[in-house]
Amino acid sequence: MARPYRSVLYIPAANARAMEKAQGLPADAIIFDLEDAVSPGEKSAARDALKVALTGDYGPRARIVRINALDSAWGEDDARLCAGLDGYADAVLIPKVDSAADLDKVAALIPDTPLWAMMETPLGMLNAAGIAAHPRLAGMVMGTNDLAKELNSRFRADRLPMQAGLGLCLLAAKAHGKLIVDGVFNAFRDEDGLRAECEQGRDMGFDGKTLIHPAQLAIANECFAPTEAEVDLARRQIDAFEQASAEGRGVAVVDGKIVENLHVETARTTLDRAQAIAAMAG
Ligand SMILES: CC(C)(COP(=O)(O)OP(=O)(O)OC[C@H]1O[C@@H](n2cnc3c(N)ncnc32)[C@H](O)[C@@H]1OP(=O)(O)O)[C@@H](O)C(=O)NCCC(=O)NCCSC(=O)C[C@H](O)C(=O)O
Ligand SMILES: [Mg+2]
Repeated sequence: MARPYRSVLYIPAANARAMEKAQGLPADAIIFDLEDAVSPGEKSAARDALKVALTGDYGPRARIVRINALDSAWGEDDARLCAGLDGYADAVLIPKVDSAADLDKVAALIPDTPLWAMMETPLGMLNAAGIAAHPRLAGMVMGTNDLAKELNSRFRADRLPMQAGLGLCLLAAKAHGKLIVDGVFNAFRDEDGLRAECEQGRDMGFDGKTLIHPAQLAIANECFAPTEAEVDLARRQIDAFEQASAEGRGVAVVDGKIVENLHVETARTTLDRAQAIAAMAG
C-alpha cells in the first residue's frame, strides 16, 4: 500500500515555529526548504534548525529536505547535512535539475536516501525522461514559479503556458513508475483558485500538490483523494468483472459502460489509495 502524497507542504527551514507546527498538520508530506524560502544570511542557521527539527515526531508524514543546488555556495554543506541524517529524512529534493547528471552528483554525496527532483527549468523539461529513469530517483516536484520565470510566461488560470512542461514531466514520471506532484498555487488565500488548480492537476494525473500555507491543506487533501462515488464505482466494477470472469466473459458492464481488465486495475488502484489515506488518518 503506497503512501499518499496529496498534500506536500513547504516549510522554510529558518522557521522553527512552522516546522514544529507541522507535526500536527494534516499534510501527507513536508518539504523542509533550505533553498528559495531561506535568505542567504539565514542559510547556516536554517541548516542547524532543521537538524534539530527533524528529531521531532512527524508521524506518518513523509519528510523531504530541499537542498540548495550543488553549484551554489550552500549546496555541499546541505548535502553533508543530509548524508548524516540517519533516517530522519525520507528523501532529498534537488532544485533546478537539468539532467540525470545533476542527480549523479548528489547521489555520490548522499549514498542512501531516495532523491526527488525539482522540475523547473526548460532543460529539465526536455531531459525529463532521463531524469525520471535515474535509479535513485523516487519522485518529481513541478517548480512552476521557476518555470514561468524561465519561460517568461504569464500566469493564466488554465495554465496553458505550462501544459507542455507539465505533460512532459508527467509522461516521464509515469513511464518510469515515479511519483509526481504539481507546483504551488501562490495566492494562498484564494480557495476557489486553489481548488480549480488542484482539480486540473488531479485530472492530469498528478499524485498531489505542493503547498505553501496550512490553509491550503484541506482542499488538496480532498481533491487528490478518491471520492466516495469513485470508491463505490471501483467496488462495483471489481465485483461485476469477477462475476463476468466466473461466467467465462472478458467484459462486464457497469452503469452502461464497459469494464475490462484495465479498468479493474484502475479500480484496484483507487481502492488502494483510499485505504492508504485512511491509514494516514490513523
Ligand atoms: C506565505 C507565508 C510567508 C505566510 O506566512 P504567515 O504570514 O506567517 O502566515 P499566517 O500568519 O497566516 O500563518 C498562520 C499560522 O500558520 C503557520 N504557517 C504559515 N506557513 C506555514 C507553513 N508553510 N508551514 C507550516 N506552518 C505555517 C504560521 O507559523 C502560523 O502559525 P501560528 O504561529 O500557530 O499562528 C508562509 O506561509 C510561508 O513562508 N510559506 C512557505 C513559503 C515557501 O516555503 N516558499 C518556498 C517554496 S515555493 C517554491 O519555491 C516552489 C518552486 O521552487 C517553484 O519554483 O515553483
Ligand atoms: Mg523553484
